[in-house]
Amino acid sequence: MSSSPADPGSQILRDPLRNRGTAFDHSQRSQLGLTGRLPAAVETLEQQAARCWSQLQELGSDMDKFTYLDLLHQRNQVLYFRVLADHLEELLPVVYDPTIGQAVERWSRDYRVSQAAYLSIDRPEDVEPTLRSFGLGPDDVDLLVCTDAEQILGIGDWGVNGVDIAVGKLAVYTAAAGIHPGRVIAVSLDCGTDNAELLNDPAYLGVRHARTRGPEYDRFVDRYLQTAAALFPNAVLHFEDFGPENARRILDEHRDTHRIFNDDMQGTGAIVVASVVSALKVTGQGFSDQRLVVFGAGTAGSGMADQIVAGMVRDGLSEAEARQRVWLIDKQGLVTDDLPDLPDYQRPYARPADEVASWRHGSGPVRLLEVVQQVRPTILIGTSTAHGAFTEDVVRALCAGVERPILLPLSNPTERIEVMPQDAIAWSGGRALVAVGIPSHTVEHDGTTYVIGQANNALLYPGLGLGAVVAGATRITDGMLLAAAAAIAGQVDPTPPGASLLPPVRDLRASSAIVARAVAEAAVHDGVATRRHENLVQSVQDAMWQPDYATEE
Ligand SMILES: NC(=O)C1=CN([C@@H]2O[C@H](COP(=O)(O)OP(=O)(O)OC[C@H]3O[C@@H](n4cnc5c(N)ncnc54)[C@H](O)[C@@H]3O)[C@@H](O)[C@H]2O)C=CC1
Ligand SMILES: CC(=O)C(=O)O
Ligand SMILES: [Mg+2]
Repeated sequence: MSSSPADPGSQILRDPLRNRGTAFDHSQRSQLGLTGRLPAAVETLEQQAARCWSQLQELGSDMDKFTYLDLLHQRNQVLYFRVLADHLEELLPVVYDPTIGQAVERWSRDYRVSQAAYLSIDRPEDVEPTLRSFGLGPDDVDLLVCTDAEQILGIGDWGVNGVDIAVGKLAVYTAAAGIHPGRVIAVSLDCGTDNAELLNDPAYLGVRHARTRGPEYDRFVDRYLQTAAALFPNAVLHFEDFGPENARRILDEHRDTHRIFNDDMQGTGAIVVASVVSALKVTGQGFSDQRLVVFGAGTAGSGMADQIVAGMVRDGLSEAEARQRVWLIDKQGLVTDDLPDLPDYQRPYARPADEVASWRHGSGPVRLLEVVQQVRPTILIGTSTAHGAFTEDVVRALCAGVERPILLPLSNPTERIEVMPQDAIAWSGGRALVAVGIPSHTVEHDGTTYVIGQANNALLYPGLGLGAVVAGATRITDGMLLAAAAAIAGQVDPTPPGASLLPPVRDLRASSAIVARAVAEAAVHDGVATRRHENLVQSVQDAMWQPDYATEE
């Protein structure tokens, strides 16, 4: 099929930002060289969306639905986002967590079409031409989501396949917060992979060698960061699913000089703070009353420990007193100061080995159950990727220690979660205040219906990004993250029996607008806003792209 300049119609039908398919009316068809290139009927967006929805219903598996929607995304973005926005609750689990995990695993084999910037560590000189090749000017980009895919969700290292997480995160930004789909770029930072299965798969499409680490990696990431910031000076640079060592280091190095955001550390930390703020309305306690056990102290786990410690400090504790109220558990058991080679981010939380010597059974490490029995945590968080690690014994021990424990098994996707919500509710007799990373149905227990909030950063980062864009924020500050968390917690009343700790996904667009406003106000307060608005509520609404052909005229 030709798509030469002499055939502009084909080009339009292949441009997902301009294509309207059967919604082009006859005069548009004639102007655009599409006469006779579409069936006679002229449809409305609503008719097109209804057809898509009914086609989706015919498909059996979520992976088939993912593929269908991915093809639609590449064909017609207004229609794709209209279907998504109209059915966010049903489709978020398809285009995002948990189905995106399967899509990543199959990405090279299922490869269809490129939707991203592919930057290879072996060709750093291509970073700038690649980012320029999108033809976007300095004011044309709001957001870049990049991943090096070393720790995709809880499924590990997926090399270039991980690019789907960047595409998926961006789709959520648009569906949930109206970030314009033409003003974003998904970026794969392909640094190789240590996944032997991929390296030996003939279909694998990424750089085919082990991960490059050390100074060469740092130079490559730095080159990306500096180039993206220079070409798109107003864009938020979102980092997703890096390994624990790199995630924190990159953020710490650049957060004071760039508009950089690490979703797994900061976004997840903030959604956890929102969940805790909400749960504390039920227990009537403050942050400084909490004892926190984090099971799985990597990128997300250590990020949220830091944010809960910050909450305790705001509540009047000193930093040292706050850290005293935190226990980290990782693969080697409770993190204690006699363990060799503790990473930097765990060391400040290491407990004195003497303090816990009597907790041990025999000579092995101190395990989760003993920690729960000894510490009597008020909050137990799972970010370990260890499915089923919160056993019935653990949940019962948790409830033996406190009346209403906060229980957040956050690992994704479903096959990694520490405890399924129905088990958490049943084993705790409905006493645990539960939110989980994956979407969950309601749970019936003893005559009460429990609505399980989704403590996933997807409830937070779209509004955070929108607020940063509206304010023209030059940095993503702790104050902006805290404002986002408070704005989320402020949207729910968790006190009736069984009530959710978090707002429902179906209201995510409205919720994101509220978050964006709070974030933009915090940006002004923190002195990082470059734009001020007389009427911020209206400015946020105006900034939200609507999936509607009329707005694209
Ligand atoms: N709900 C949400 O919004 C988010 C959830 N997550 C989930 O959290 C999990 C961890 O993600 P990251 O922190 O990015 O990964 P990571 O690899 O940085 O951290 C995982 C940590 O768990 C430890 N671990 C592994 N097996 C363990 C076991 N059996 N017992 C105790 N510790 C164990 C690892 O040593 C590592 O320190 C993933 O499943 C991810 O999907 C991550 C970010 C956001
Ligand atoms: C939700 C998310 O960012 C993760 O699981 O990594
Ligand atoms: Mg992530």
